[in-house]
Amino acid sequence: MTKIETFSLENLLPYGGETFYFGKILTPTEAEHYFQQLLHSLDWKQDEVIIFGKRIVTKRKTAWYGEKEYEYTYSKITRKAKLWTPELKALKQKVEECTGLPFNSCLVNLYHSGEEGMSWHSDAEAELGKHPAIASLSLGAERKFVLKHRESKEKVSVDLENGSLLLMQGETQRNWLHSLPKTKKVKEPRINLTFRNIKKVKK
Ligand SMILES: O=C(O)CCC(=O)C(=O)O
Ligand SMILES: [Fe+2]
Repeated sequence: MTKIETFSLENLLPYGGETFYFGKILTPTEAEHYFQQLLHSLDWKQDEVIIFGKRIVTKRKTAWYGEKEYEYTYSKITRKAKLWTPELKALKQKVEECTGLPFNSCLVNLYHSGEEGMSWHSDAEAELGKHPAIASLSLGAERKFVLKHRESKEKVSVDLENGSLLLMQGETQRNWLHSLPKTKKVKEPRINLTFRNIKKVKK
């Protein structure tokens, strides 16, 4: 692992939240190593979501891990976390070092190409508490990430590079939506790890 020097972090959002782009926190070699390891070792599942009453199986795959077998609900599906793998634990530690924040779970996304993305949403699940901090580590293809203010509709976008870290915190989830737009330009896969801190454990 490389030692991180100093970051000059500027809030990407003009108001209503705090989102910081740390840039690359992994070398290309480390990023490639973790990409391959995660691709082959995680328990990937295709999500089933209900859209307008229809059951749809997403192309994007996800995996859900944590320090306990947390239950997590998003897009109306509930899943039980698997326990950290050694690679996920190492990446979690790296992300905690960079952000100075604790994380106990991670939703991992696998986008096979630019044809897969994620539509507008916020990560404001009750389990995450009132002002959730979400740290997003990107591996593989560079993709554009866009935030949109709920009221003003102002947009802010950032290119998430291979091995880079983005942190959303404070009021971001309350006031802004985010998305990963689909693009025909990107042919390569990408893995994204969103580290979260579950506060309330559902009974
Ligand atoms: O892939 C990304 O960069 C975004 C993922 C995301 O927003 C999520 O998992 O909630
Ligand atoms: Fe999200």
